[in-house]
Amino acid sequence: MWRRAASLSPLLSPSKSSLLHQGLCRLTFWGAFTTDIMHPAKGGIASKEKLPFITFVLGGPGSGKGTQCAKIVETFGYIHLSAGDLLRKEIASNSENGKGKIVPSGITVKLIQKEIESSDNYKFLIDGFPRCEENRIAFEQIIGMEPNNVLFFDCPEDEMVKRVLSRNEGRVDDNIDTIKKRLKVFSALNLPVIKHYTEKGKVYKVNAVGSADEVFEQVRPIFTEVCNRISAGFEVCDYNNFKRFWMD
Ligand SMILES: Nc1ncnc2c1ncn2[C@@H]1O[C@H](COP(=O)(O)OP(=O)(O)OP(=O)(O)O)[C@@H](O)[C@H]1O
Ligand SMILES: O=c1ccn([C@@H]2O[C@H](COP(=O)(O)O)[C@@H](O)[C@H]2O)c(=O)[nH]1
Ligand SMILES: [Mg+2]
Repeated sequence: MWRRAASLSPLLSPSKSSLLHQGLCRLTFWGAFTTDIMHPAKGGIASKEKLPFITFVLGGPGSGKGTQCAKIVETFGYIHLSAGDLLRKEIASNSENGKGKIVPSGITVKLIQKEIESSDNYKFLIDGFPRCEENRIAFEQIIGMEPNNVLFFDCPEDEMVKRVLSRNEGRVDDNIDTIKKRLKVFSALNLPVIKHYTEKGKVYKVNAVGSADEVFEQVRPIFTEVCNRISAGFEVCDYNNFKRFWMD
């Protein structure tokens, strides 16, 4: 189980003026965070620290995010957190979080945070979130970090409509009127999030046309490389207001 510890923000330089500077910071902090530390809850017994590694999985409705996430989980051992599934579960359980029509960013982020903190894994796919800039900013403020990278499934609208309408999972939003609205919301609100992370050099864009297996053959080399970089210690979180996690 991951536990959040103290914020290290005062120790960290917010300046990201150059790639070199970022690279040096990353290596410096990776070095610092992979050493054994004293775990206060264990009476000072040394504990190995690890960092959460977060990938946002974005794309329009029906572009195949959930389908590809299942394959990534199977092949690369990630944890899949679908924001839509978490919200649907919350509504079904009739808890306080699922009652409102509009889901405020803070609630979605808290649901995601709860899953991250109670997991014994550290590699997470966050599917279908952030939906808008406000979601993105809320995530970065509450969790205290940016995603390590973003996977974007680029799919033509007619293909997305076809897939959603033939999906047979009993989703009440899988109808032509709702899909049209979801496509509009995607273009207006979600594309700016993808643009933001593209400008930061964090987006892997994948052509979502083709069979699920064909699409995964584009995804596989991306995750092979990323997982190799994680193992080698070259991939770590952004440290803006970063909070540390450790394993019990
Ligand atoms: N590459 C593909 N080719 C054809 N059909 C696909 C492909 N990928 C997924 N599908 C099918 O399309 C439908 C939508 O896929 P999926 O649920 O993975 O999309 P999604 O991006 O998660 O959608 P949403 O945003 O609505 O949750 C499913 O019925 C799935 O089996
Ligand atoms: O971060 C989120 C994610 C989803 N929603 C709402 O849930 C539905 C379904 O989401 P899927 O990703 O397609 O499963 C979506 O249309 C939103 O209404 C949300 O509010 N915030
Ligand atoms: Mg989905």
